[in-house]
Amino acid sequence: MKLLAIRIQAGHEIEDGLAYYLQNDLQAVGLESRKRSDFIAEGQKNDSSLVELDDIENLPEDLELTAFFDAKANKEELLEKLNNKIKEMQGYGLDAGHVEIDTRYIADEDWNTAWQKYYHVIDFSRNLAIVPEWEDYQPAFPDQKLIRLDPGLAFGTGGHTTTQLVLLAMERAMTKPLSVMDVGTGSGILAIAASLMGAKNVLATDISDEAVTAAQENIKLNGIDNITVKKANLLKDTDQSFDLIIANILAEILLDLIPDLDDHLNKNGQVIFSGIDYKQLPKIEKSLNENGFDIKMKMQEKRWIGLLIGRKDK
Ligand SMILES: C[S@@+](CC[C@H](N)C(=O)[O-])C[C@H]1O[C@@H](n2cnc3c(N)ncnc32)[C@H](O)[C@@H]1O
Repeated sequence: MKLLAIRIQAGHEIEDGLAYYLQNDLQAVGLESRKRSDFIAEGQKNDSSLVELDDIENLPEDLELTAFFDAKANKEELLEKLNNKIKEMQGYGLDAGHVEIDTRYIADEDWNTAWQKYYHVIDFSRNLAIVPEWEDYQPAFPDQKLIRLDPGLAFGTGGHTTTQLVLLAMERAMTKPLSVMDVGTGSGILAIAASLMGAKNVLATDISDEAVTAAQENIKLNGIDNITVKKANLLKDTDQSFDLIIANILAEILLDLIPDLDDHLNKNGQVIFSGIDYKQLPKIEKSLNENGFDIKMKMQEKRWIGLLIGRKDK
């Protein structure tokens, strides 16, 4: 199989949003990112290594993001959507820098193994590690829980900041066995984490067929039997209620979810949101407030916000 590689050179401020869009909306099968600042940081770590930036081959001006697609994908349509997305992000006030996009077709000989080099064990916390299916890993503590993952085409390798903010909040929220709903499960990573953290049962949903299949396969890989996976749109296709609802989706989509939260939360129920760009936080705060919720804990890493939410105290 051949692959279509689309290379975008731009300003680093649009990296997170663009990477998310390429993977999540345009269904890129892989992404490669190189940033000038990474090389500078590397050079500063060890002054004696005397990294000369000019010696590094093809060092990007700022950000260079390459997305890989099936060669049968419609190139013109992808480029149009990509350009529109960049304009939209500029509209939010992000500095996209000088944007250049080029494309090429490449052979896929080593793709299966080549892209694996970007996924390694994430030794996330004392209690949790995320381990690619093909890697061997010996935990430092025998009771550290391992999430085995084949990320496939769905979002959720564990490497993205937004996923990690949810995992942090889950460690805080899941102090007893809870019923959990994972909205927008992607690879199933958070549903699997919930089960390993002692959830009573988990409903994992996603609007995308690829995600539903990937989640089912990853759940099987982990030998877990208390997770149900369903194709569904937010909370609209379920009449159950839960002790904990988690959702790592962009802010615009979370805004649609908030009015349905109360009907699907048990007494003392909690909610974890991630995927919120810090510039979108005021809108989310306002909507939560209008719907009877308070933010109990707020986390930020880079531009991403994660929230632990509960009903307002009476
Ligand atoms: C950022 S990914 C999160 C994946 C995973 N939960 C994680 O945290 O790594 C967002 C997921 O939400 C799904 N999604 C988007 N809109 C949705 C909707 N209206 N209802 C359900 N899922 C949706 C996408 O298909 C995607 O898999």
